Amino acid sequence: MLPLKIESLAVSFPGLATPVLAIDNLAIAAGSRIALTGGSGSGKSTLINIIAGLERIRTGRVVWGEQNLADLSEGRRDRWRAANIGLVMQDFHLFPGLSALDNILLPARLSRVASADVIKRAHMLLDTVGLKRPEQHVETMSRGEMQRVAIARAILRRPGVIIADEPTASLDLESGAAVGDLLLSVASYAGSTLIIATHDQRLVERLDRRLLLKGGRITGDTDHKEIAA
Ligand SMILES: Nc1ncnc2c1ncn2[C@@H]1O[C@H](COP(=O)(O)OP(=O)(O)OP(=O)(O)O)[C@@H](O)[C@H]1O
Repeated sequence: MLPLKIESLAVSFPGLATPVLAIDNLAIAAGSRIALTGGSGSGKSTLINIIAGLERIRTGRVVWGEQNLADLSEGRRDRWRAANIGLVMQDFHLFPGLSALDNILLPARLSRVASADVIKRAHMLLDTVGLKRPEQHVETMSRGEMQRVAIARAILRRPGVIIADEPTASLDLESGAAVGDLLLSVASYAGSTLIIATHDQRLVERLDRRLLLKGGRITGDTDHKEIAA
């Protein structure tokens, strides 16, 4: 469970007159559940790439707990991410030719932390996400099943933070609701801070706080918990 603090963040790309992301101040409490919303091109994926440590930070501070990501070299950022962030990307980033189980275990194997306990947990997670065939190759799976493999892989190391980019996109209503259930239940079980970029209004309503991005700036910040209280 990690809190996030962003200060004076600006992300620019060559050839663009204004930054695609500009956030002066944002604090996210440890263990909270955040919906990141906004139209196409508003900066959601850019923000996710920054807070997940996938992009280098040139201007500003992005601090998870005590760690300012701007202070880390690329290699140290990769190791920090592997240990602290469970990432579910839009296109899953699964490896074809490998089974569901091997996909879940691959990052842990690359980080040399795939102990017997971790392998046991991978089997348990396959069961939790409702996948009955650990040896099935991922390229033969439906999108909903691939999504569940990606989620199981993201939470294998009990990350303090789970970040998902459009996790219900292109799923039917029922599968989308099931993926929402899964993310919410694993985050609350592990006490992880949960950040989901989504256009899915049903999913937004299930989260505690909604951040709205427009033109790379936060133009709305609504606390559903306060509204409900
Ligand atoms: N590498 C890049 N070079 C130049 N411009 C970029 C780059 N990456 C993103 N952008 C621009 O930054 C803006 C924000 O893009 P981003 O992908 O973060 O939006 P988004 O809110 O995730 O959109 P969508 O919902 O369509 O995925 C867009 O105008 C995009 O064209």
